[in-house]
Parts: sequence; structure tokens; C-alpha cells
Amino acid sequence: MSLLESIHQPSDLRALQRPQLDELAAEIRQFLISNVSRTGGHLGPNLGVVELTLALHLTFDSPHDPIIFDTGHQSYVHKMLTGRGGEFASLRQKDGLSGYPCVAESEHDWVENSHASTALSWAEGLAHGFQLRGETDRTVVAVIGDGALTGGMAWEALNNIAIADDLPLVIVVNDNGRSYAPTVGGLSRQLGAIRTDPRYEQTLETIKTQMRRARFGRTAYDVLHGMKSGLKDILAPQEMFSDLGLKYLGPIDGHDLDALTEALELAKGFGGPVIVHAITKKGHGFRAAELNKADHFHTVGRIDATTGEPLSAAVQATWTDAFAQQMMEIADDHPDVVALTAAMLHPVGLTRFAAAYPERTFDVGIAEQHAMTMAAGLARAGLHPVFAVYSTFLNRAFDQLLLDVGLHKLGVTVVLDRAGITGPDGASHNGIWDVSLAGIVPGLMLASPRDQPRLAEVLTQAVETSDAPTLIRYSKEKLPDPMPAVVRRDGLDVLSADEDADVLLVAWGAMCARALKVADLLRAQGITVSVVDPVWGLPISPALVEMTRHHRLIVTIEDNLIVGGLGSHLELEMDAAGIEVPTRQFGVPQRYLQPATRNEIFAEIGLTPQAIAREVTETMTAFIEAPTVDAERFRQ
Ligand SMILES: Cc1ncc(C[n+]2csc(CCOP(=O)(O)OP(=O)(O)O)c2C)c(N)n1
Ligand SMILES: CC(=O)[C@@H](O)[C@H](O)COP(=O)(O)O
Ligand SMILES: [Mg+2]
Repeated sequence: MSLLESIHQPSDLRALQRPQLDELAAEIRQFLISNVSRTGGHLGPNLGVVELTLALHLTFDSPHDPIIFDTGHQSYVHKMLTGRGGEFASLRQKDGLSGYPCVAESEHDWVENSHASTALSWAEGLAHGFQLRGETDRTVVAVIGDGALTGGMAWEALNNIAIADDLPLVIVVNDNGRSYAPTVGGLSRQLGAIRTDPRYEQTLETIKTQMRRARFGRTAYDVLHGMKSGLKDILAPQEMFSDLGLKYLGPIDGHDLDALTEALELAKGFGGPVIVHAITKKGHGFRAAELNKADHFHTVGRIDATTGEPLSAAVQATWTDAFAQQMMEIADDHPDVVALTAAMLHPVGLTRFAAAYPERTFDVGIAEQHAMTMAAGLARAGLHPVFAVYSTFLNRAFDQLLLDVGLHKLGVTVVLDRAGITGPDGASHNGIWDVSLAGIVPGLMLASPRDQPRLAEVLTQAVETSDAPTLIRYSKEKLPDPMPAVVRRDGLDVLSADEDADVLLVAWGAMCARALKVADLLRAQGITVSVVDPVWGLPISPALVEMTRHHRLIVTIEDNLIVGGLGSHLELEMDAAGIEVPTRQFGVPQRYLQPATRNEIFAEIGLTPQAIAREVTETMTAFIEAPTVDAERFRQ
């Protein structure tokens, strides 16, 4: 049996001899490479925290001492050490092992939200909570990456933690210098100075020695603090954190198990908030990941476990590719267009634009709120900002969209990639809230293009709109073939139309192709149908409202929450116009969706063409005198 197979819970680690821990670290690394290369997942981040996670579970008593992983994509090793190593074949799959911490999976998992920069707030809350409950023997540990540390929430928490002198809270900064790309901003400059300083190795050794000499308690910090003379600039992070009033231990070699456990033991013994600054390498121990300059294998699909080469070459273009291309085509004719990203330049498709127009590109770190209001400033200065962000992360910048961009009627364009159901990344990654949130911003215009020609059209219209926010959303699906309209009427694209149709199917974005399939199934039942794509779905077009008047049932299909979605808005407008035609709204129910593929989730929530057709048929037979139709036909 391998050492790893002998670990069923963290306490099993303490039975191992010291040399066995190094063996175990090597086994874990090999396990990660061989398993994640088969399933896909966050390989790079987890290779970077093998020794760190071992040291955490050797030093602290999880779950009595909660260990909170910020963002959570780097918690695979934690899962392996807490009895879930045997489940990695099902990683990120339906009913399988989540790719992030999952409360239902284990008592060792505390936070499953994969939106960055929340761990320190969770940790302060837990620590105060334990204290107030008299559970004073519990230490809370938060592991936060250098990327997540660029998020505003992290500094809100640090500001408060810094004055909570007796709060038993250990903050481990997992500093690998990367988000996807190198982490940006003054913070990363301070943190990064260490890695590039020629005295780096010597400093790590000196600190390790000093820590060994220092006894537990406060003297260690005085010793380390006294060290900074002569090493001041290399210990800039110590300055930064200690100026806040936070005790700081580091920098520590994040792959040196002894140095890590010594630092964590010191921190644990301190009895107040302490920062342990661990310098790690994303992808450590897998050459292909270490050499990958783009993102050190932040997320991989199925890859060769030796070379790291993708096993399935990306043959079909994605929406991100189409956006990247369109931005290049717009850039020349629109010199006022500038681009913003929140630490996701490559994933949102702005790499080419940034290379060609570096002065017109802003990567603000994981700081969506800042990005949105900075975009308001850029617009106010006479430019046209395009903020490209994953739909789910728009949640972070809603207030800024509403009251900095919307209230000032500014021409800011927000491009929402990964809109709609994404699937394997779990509940906090589906892009299903944006329509319901953005839909309440007065004056905001929201488009969901169904294909590349429509994307080109709406993006150009958006960057030429200077008096209102414009949002464009598209899914993680591959780019579909063009779907030309049979006719465009008052800004509405009619995709298919029967004479005097019974049913009007209103769909947008990725749901248009689905709606055409539903139409065929309904026609086979003798139900006449028209399919219309509003393209700019919000605000609701008066022409669309008028069009509903002439049908017997209005059906909307959307890849976002039903509550506050296109269908909700259309129904409100129909009501206001005194149109009493019944409606059926198909979309995402208001619940947290567990990890599965996009299609598995569509089937689960009744968004397949067959399920929709069956429901519509039953509605037609139940509420409206209709030609005899056989709903049974859809029960196969
Ligand atoms: C609010 C938010 N914005 C963007 C992301 C996308 N994202 C996932 S991981 C990551 C980089 C995190 O960097 P870091 O915290 O340094 O962790 P590392 O991957 O380096 O271990 C980003 C930007 C996110 N999860 N949350
Ligand atoms: C952890 C995180 O927020 C992202 O890395 C997430 O996994 C999105 O991945 P995709 O870019 O594959 O959609
Ligand atoms: Mg990082």
C-alpha cells in the first residue's frame, strides 16, 4: 500500500517518520499529475501547495482548527489528506468530487464559494465566533493567494484583523506571484521583490535559522523584526503588514516542509493574528507546468501526464475567440475603446488586444468593483471602456454598475463571458445571475448574441453607445454556426415563422438554436410556431410586446435565472400593455446548481428541447382549445 493510501485523516500524518513525509509529498505530486491530467482541473495551483498543505495538517487540528482556502481551487491536496483521495476519478463531475471545498463532502471543508478574496472575512468571523462561545482553544487558518490578496475584500478584512490583537488567526499568504498571469499592482511588486532579490536564498536560510533560535511567543517577532536592518527592501512585505499592526513571519520557502512547520508552529503559539508568507511555485514539480508561461497550468483539460500537451486539440472556435477577434477589428476604427480585465486577461480573450494596445489595456487584479468604477472614470474622461469579465464575477461589481455607471448614464460596455450555465465549476461559477441583476439598472441595454455575426453587430453598437451601460453576454459553449434571421422586423430577428402561429417562442443567445428545435417538435404535433430573437433583449422592445398580442401562448427560453430574466420583463411589459396572452418561462430555477456538465444540468432543470416541447404541448392542451395533440409523444 502506498503512503498516500494509508492517510485517511490528517492525524495519520503524525504517525509518519520525517523521511516518509517527503516520500508522501512526492506521491501526492505524482497522484495530482496522473489524476488531474485525466479529468482536467486546477493542476498548477495544487502542485504549488503540496508541502504547504502537509504542513498545515501537521500543525493544526482540522476541523477543530478550520482551514479556509481562498477561492478553493487549490484544495485538492487538502481533500487527499482528509480521506477523499479515492474519489479523484470523479473530480468536477456530476455526483462526483467537487473541484472546490464542499461542505457536504467533509467536515474539513468550511467554504465552497469560489469567488476570490473572501477567506479572511470568513476567518475573522469564525475566530470571533469561537471566542464568544468560549472555544478559546481553536485557531482559524486562512490560506490566501497573492492573486486573491489583490481583492478589496481581503484588505477590508485585514484592516479589522489588524486590531483584533488576541484573535487566534493564522493567515498564510500562498505567494506564487501568479493569478493566471503574473499578479499585478503595488502589492505584488512588494511581495515579488523577494523572489527577484539576489539575497533571496540567503534571506530564507537566515530567517529559518532565526526562527529556530527564537523561542515561542513574542520574542520570535522581535528577532525577525530586528533582522530587517540590512534586509529592509527584501523584507518589504514585513513592513507592509507590520505597519498595519500585523505580526509577520517570512518569507518562508513554501516547498521546505521543515521551515513551513516551524513557522506555522510559531504562528499557532502566538495567540493573535499572524501572517505567514510562503513563497511557492505554481506547477511546482511538473516541468511542463513550470515552463508554461501563460498560467503554469492554472486550469487544464485532459493532458498528456508527461509532456503536458492537451489530449484534445481545441478545433472549434469559442465565443472568447470571437470576442478577441472583434476587439481587434474595432480597435482601429474606435481609438476611444480601452479594455479592462480583473486578473483574467487571457481567459476573457484580451491577450491580443493587450499586446497590440498595451496603453489601452488595464489589468486591475482580482478587483471587479474597482474595474467597474474605474471604467466609469474612463468613460467620464471621454473614452469607451470595455470591461471583459466572467458573468458570475459581475456579482462583485453590481453596486458600481448600478450607481457609478448606470446612474451617471455612462457609455461603459461590459462583456460577460461564461454567461449561463457553466457546470463543472459548481454553484458559484454558473453565470446565471447577470440578467436579473443588470436588468434592474435603469437605462441599461443587454444583448445576448446567438452567433458571431450578431456578436460583431452588438459589440460595435455597444462601443458606439455613449449614454448608457451596454452589456453583452455569451456562454462557455463553442461558437455555433451563423443563424441568419429569415426577416428582421423592428429590431427583432425572426428565425422561423408560421402563418398565424399559435405559439411565439422568444429566445436569445445560446437558447436560439434550442428554440428552433422546440419549434420543430411542436410543429410535428400540429402546433404552429414562430421563433424570434430580440438580440438586445433588455430593455424589452415595444415591437416584441406588440408581437405577443397576435399569439395564443408566449414561451420564453433563456440561459439565466427565470426570476428577473427576459421572460419576467416581457410579462411585465405585456401586463402593462393590457395583453392577457398566457406565457410560459423556461430558464434556470432559483437554486444553487451542483457540479455537472452543462448538458446534464440542462436535463436536470428541464431545459432540453424535448422537455420544453412537452411542457408547451401540455399547456396548449390544458389551457387553450388547440388541435388534438399527443403530449405522450414527448414522454419517451
Ligand atoms: C472574484 C473572482 N474573480 C475572479 C476569479 C477567477 N480566478 C480564479 S483563481 C484566480 C487566480 C487566483 O490567484 P491566487 O489567489 O494567487 O491563487 P493561485 O491560483 O495562484 O494559487 C482567479 C482570478 C475568482 N475566482 N473570483
Ligand atoms: C477558479 C476559477 O475561478 C477559474 O479558474 C474557473 O475554474 C473558471 O475556469 P474556466 O476559465 O475554465 O471557465
Ligand atoms: Mg497566486
